[in-house]
Formats: sequence, structure tokens, C-alpha cells
Amino acid sequence: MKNQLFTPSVTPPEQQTVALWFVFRRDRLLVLEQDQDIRVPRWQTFSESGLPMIRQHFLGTWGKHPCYSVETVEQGNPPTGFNFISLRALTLELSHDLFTLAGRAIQILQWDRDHQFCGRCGHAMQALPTERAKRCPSCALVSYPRISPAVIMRITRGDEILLSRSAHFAPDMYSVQAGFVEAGETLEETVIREVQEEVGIQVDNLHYFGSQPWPFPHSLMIAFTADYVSGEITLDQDELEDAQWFQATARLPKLPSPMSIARHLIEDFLAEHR
Ligand SMILES: NC(=O)C1=CN([C@@H]2O[C@H](COP(=O)(O)OP(=O)(O)OC[C@H]3O[C@@H](n4cnc5c(N)ncnc54)[C@H](O)[C@@H]3O)[C@@H](O)[C@H]2O)C=CC1
Ligand SMILES: [Mg+2]
Ligand SMILES: [Zn+2]
Repeated sequence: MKNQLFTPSVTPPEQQTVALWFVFRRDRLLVLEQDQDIRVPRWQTFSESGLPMIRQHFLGTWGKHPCYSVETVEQGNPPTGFNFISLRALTLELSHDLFTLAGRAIQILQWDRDHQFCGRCGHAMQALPTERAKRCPSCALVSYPRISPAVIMRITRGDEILLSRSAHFAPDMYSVQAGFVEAGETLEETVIREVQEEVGIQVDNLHYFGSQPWPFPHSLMIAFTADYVSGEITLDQDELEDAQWFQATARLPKLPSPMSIARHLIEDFLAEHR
């Protein structure tokens, strides 16, 4: 399917038409493998799935397709031909647009599930009709889907790139560094702090590279490039297991998924230096 514009909305179309359904059983998406392609179901109504529904959201329109997200129960067989597959395992299988939509879909479901009660007074929250938000009828607290900004940075020293690995990475995989933005920080301050904390070095010459929504569980990755200035690699043992300078022309370790912005940062450096 071609890349198309997505228009978010909370108001479903008046006429029922065939829509794309992003159906989740926890973190697993309902997909159909067809002609070497992975698709999401197209139905007029969710009842065609034969699955019970816990919650449903209209997400908006992708091209001319209305899109819905649904959480279903743990038990019961998927419809014939379909399977529930972990969204992480689908990063490469789904097209860029479908993966982004699925990421949007699961985040809305998780926000709905995790914000059923007011965090301030404990009253049951109510959905607002006009925007994607919930309001407490008792104390008026409003809750929007949470997004957690995180920076990701590529540090280079001439033709060398700093790659590191944490203990929970796949064996032999190395990547660039990342970390969550704290309240009150600029993105640039987060980059400087995270690099100092995780690998103990100083960087400057920060440049914005790009961004990527990352639904595990609700990050927005903001990517930067930066130059090494000073310091020796000193690992934060809680976060990282190893960090090394790798020469662009040398043999590299296993790299992150080709659709991650981490990989784009690395490939961009390699293209420049090889
Ligand atoms: N798309 C991509 O290319 C990449 C995405 N990421 C994502 O970036 C994020 C940060 O990366 P890492 O530092 O490696 O993650 P991490 O999972 O190692 O998180 C570091 C620590 O931050 C704390 N934390 C968790 N959620 C937080 C929040 N919302 N706000 C503040 N602190 C929080 C926790 O103590 C956690 O152990 C993760 O969501 C990760 O999935 C990381 C690398 C590449
Ligand atoms: Mg980190
Ligand atoms: Zn309240």
C-alpha cells in the first residue's frame, strides 16, 4: 500500500464503509499473511471478526480508509487465516505507514485502558466527544494520550562512530545512545546529560537529524548528530554493557532494525564515510 496522508479524528464517518481494523490482544496485532504481504483486516464492522471487544476507538482516515483500533480478549481463536503477532516482531513486515498506524492504534488503546480513573481524585473518567481526551466529571482533570519524548544521538569522532549495547539487546547488537527527556530540559540539554551519564564523554556541535514515533510504549524519538569533544568512555553499568568507537570502514557489529531511526542515523554516517 502506498504512503498516504493520515487525518486524525475522533468522529467516525456517518456511513459505514469498509475500514482498516487494528485489533490488539495486548501487544499483539491481528494480521493476515497474503501473497507474501502482511495486512490488517478490512471490515465494515468489527462484528465480522467474531471476536469480543473490550474497547474501540476511531483513529481517523488514512487516504480514504477509515481506521479503527480495538482491544480484544486474551482467549479465543483468531478468525480463519489471521494471527496475532507482536507489534515489535512486525517492525519489518508491515509497510512504514501500516506500522505507524498500528503504533498509533496501540498507544490510544493503552492510554484508554490505563486512564480509566482520575489520577487526582479516583473518579471514573469520561471521554470527551470532540477531541482525544478524557475528563473527570468530579474534579475536571483532563487527560490526553501520553507521549514521552526521548533523544537519540549519534556521536562521531572523525570517521569513528560511538556504538553501545545494553544487556537486553539481541546478542552482538550495538546501537547509538538514547534517553528520555526530563521535565524542564531542552532536547539539547538531554543529549549532553545522557551522553555524560551513559558513556562519560563530552560532545558539542549538535544538529537535529529527524524524529520517529516509537510505540514501545509511547516514545517520540528526536534524533541528533553530535561531535566528540573530550573524555574517556566510562560506562553507566546500569544502562550499558559495552561501548566502543567503530571505524566506518571496519567490520561492524549487528545493527538495529532497518526501520528504526537509530539505524537511519548509523546508515547516514556510513554513507558519508564509506
Ligand atoms: N526507534 C529507535 O531507533 C530507538 C528507540 N529507542 C527508545 O527510546 C527510549 C529510550 O531509550 P533507552 O534510554 O535506551 O531506554 P531504556 O528503556 O533503557 O530506558 C532508560 C530508563 O529510563 C527510565 N524511564 C522509562 N520510561 C521513562 C519515561 N517515560 N520518562 C523518563 N524516564 C523513563 C527507566 O528507568 C529506564 O530504565 C525507549 O523507549 C526505547 O525503546 C531507543 C533506541 C532506538
Ligand atoms: Mg538511555
Ligand atoms: Zn478527578
